[in-house]
Amino acid sequence: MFELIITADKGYGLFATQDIKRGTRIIAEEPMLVLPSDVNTSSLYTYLDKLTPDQHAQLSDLASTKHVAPPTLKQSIRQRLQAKYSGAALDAAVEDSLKMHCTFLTNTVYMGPDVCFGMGIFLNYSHMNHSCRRNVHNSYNPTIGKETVHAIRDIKAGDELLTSYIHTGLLIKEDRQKMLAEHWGFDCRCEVCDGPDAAECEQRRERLQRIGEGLAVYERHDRILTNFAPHPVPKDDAQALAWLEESVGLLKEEGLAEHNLVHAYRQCSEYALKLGQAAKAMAYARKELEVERVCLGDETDHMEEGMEGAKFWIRHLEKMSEQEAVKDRMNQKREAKEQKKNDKKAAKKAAKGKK
Ligand SMILES: C[S@@+](CC[C@H](N)C(=O)[O-])C[C@H]1O[C@@H](n2cnc3c(N)ncnc32)[C@H](O)[C@@H]1O
Repeated sequence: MFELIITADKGYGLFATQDIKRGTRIIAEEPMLVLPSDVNTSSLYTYLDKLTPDQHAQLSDLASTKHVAPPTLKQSIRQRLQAKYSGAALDAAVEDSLKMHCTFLTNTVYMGPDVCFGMGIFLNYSHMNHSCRRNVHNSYNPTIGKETVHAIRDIKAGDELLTSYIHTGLLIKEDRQKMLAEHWGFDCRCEVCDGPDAAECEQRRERLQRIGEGLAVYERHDRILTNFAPHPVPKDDAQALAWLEESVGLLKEEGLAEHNLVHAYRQCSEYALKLGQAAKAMAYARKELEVERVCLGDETDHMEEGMEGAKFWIRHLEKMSEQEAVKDRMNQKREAKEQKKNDKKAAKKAAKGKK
């Protein structure tokens, strides 16, 4: 469905070779290399020294942005290699080790929530460039042991497949640019940052950020925090739900029909439930499931084990509505019994009166 093409200004990138429908699984690949989540620049060499020649060759094909390496790295690599090499061989070994370090820092993908499955490098996915309005969603799927990439909207043949390197919620341009420059060494010129609608995009993302901040304060249930919050906070559950419904609209306008939208639908569902609107809660849960399937596909057993994911939430709502139905039936029975008793009493009274 895609090919690797050299671009004018971003190095290599992946481009669609055919029209790709929303929800299509474009990539499912195992990592070529996995390192533990606690590896840092000083312990990384112990892993890089153990690379097989094949892995070394594969890593050499990936982008290596010098910018991402800490300034002291070259010096520490040289000190480490001095015991083994000297002269020109030392210079070459230092350059190679530095390149491998930078390749790793440029291309690692965090696998699983809190990087619980480690940091992986992938033959295909690692060639994908960034956009602040991505057209694919990537995630590591422990049920199948693969990194998957799905189209989150229809993609035309010839379009570049673009992911987002930033997973930390919705950020305004300044914060996004700072992160991208610091970690990946480039100035983002995507349509959201630099396109003709950039100003409107920024307004939407600012509003989304405000909503997120307001809700975070609201959910702490702390009067002092609420009173001193720098921005408005919803006054009750109904307003919280209204704000979340607004954020669903904004996310769709921004083309962010991915994990942010999944999360927003879940929050809508939870608030609707709190407000006693069971049908609305279920409708939002079903929307969550639809977007989750687009982003992840159907193999989401791992999420159900952790009592998360839309399928778990739907089952939970169904159980609750079953319990409510049982409660309703019991209440109806009790009320009918009481009614009968009262009718009997009234009839007796009426009979006495007649006598
Ligand atoms: C994971 S690699 C992506 C693939 C890379 N272009 C290649 O040649 O294999 C990340 C690097 O690609 C480049 N890159 C990714 N997205 C970019 C963008 N939107 N604009 C400019 N450069 C980008 C940056 O150099 C970044 O450090």
